[in-house]
Amino acid sequence: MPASPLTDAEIDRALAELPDWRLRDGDLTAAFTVDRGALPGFYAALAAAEDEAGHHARVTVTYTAVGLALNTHDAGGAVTAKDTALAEQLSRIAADHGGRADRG
Ligand SMILES: C[C@H](O)[C@H](O)[C@H]1CNC2=NC(N)=NC(=O)C2=N1
Repeated sequence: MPASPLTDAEIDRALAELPDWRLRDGDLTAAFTVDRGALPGFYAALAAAEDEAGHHARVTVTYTAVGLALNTHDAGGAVTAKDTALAEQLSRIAADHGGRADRG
């Protein structure tokens, strides 16, 4: 069964528990700075968590800056509980790899 879109209030409540994440252009997004040497391990752990969840972030890497964006295709690109659950995991993984969140 497809995940249903979260309401604005549900997204606000989720974001209160996800300090690294913002709602940007309809996606849940976060940005981390990670040492170059930590990038491969960070990406491997991130990809493993995504595969386990069956849910995947759009990942952009520019030198030491890693951008993550999440939405749910099955819900027409809306943010769902699958995104907030994965976001929480990805923040933990980033912290485990020395990632510093850009909360700007
Ligand atoms: C069949 C497979 O589980 C789906 O295509 C998954 C894969 N990863 C996904 N990732 C994201 N971000 N949204 C999805 O709806 C999604 N669907």
